[in-house]
Amino acid sequence: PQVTSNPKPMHLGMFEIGRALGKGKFGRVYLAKERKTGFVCALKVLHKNELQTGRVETQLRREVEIQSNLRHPNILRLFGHFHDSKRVFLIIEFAGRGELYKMLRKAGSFSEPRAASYVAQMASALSYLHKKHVIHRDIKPENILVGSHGEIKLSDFGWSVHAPTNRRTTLCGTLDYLPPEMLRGDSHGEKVDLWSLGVLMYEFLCGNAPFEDTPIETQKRIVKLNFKVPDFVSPEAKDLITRLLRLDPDKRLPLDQVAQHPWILKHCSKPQTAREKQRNNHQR
Ligand SMILES: CC(C)n1nc(-c2ccc(NC(=O)/C=C/C(=O)c3ccc(F)c(C(F)(F)F)c3)cc2)c2c(N)ncnc21
Repeated sequence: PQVTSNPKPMHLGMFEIGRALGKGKFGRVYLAKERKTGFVCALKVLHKNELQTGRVETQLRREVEIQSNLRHPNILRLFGHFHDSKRVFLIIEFAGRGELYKMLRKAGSFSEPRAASYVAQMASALSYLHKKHVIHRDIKPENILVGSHGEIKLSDFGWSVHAPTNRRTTLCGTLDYLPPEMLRGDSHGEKVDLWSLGVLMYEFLCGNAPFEDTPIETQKRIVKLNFKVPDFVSPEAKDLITRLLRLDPDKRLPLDQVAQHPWILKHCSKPQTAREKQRNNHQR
């Protein structure tokens, strides 16, 4: 039988560190290349004294465990981690075109075809995660990166948990994406990601989130479903947004129906093969 060499422990020396990509949550991120294979990745450096080390170690092991069996083109991979005396290193898939939220801020808002393509990719990634009973719980532009072919990569699983749960995260960061059930601290399931997908779609098309306001006002507006879709948004897009932003989680449009929604099909019809074109033209 083939003797498999036991995988060598990972350590910093096995990587050539490139330019700094920026500051992610908790630490700096660098472009890195594995010396032996030339494999390019992102290396995130976390300083142990900034992390409550005990818990993080188990959390990281669990994350790598969850993510090592997640394989999807729109989900960013966490390949592994290792540490030295002072630091923890995460080996992460490199997203060649960086942060979606920076593109959104620069563009102001996205065209309907571009937004539809992103919503379709998100629906595909979320459908994959939910089938594995993983809920992301933190869908927002800041957690989406863009690959070198323009495809989006859902990231930052540091906060995903197995469904169902009512573990409250520290509500640091924006409240804009929180569904009413999480604001109320009720137990919640995978449908929280459907709400956030609706908020994300709204922000793609309008440039701001639907309930954007002061923190207190935002919470009031979310639980009262107090938002308005501007008139420049097409009726089909508005229809999809309103089918996702429903107070009752069970009334939110399921992901397989998101992928089949007229607005998505209109903008994301698969490029037809020549034969399909020929067949369709004959049928016309
Ligand atoms: C700066 C720029 C914008 N940038 N940033 C990235 C980048 C992408 C993803 C991550 N992912 C994580 O951090 C994941 C962390 C965890 O799952 C986690 C789990 C449990 C824990 F306890 C913890 C712990 F932090 F608490 F330890 C973490 C990090 C950086 C990036 C990239 N991949 N490609 C190109 N540019 C890129």
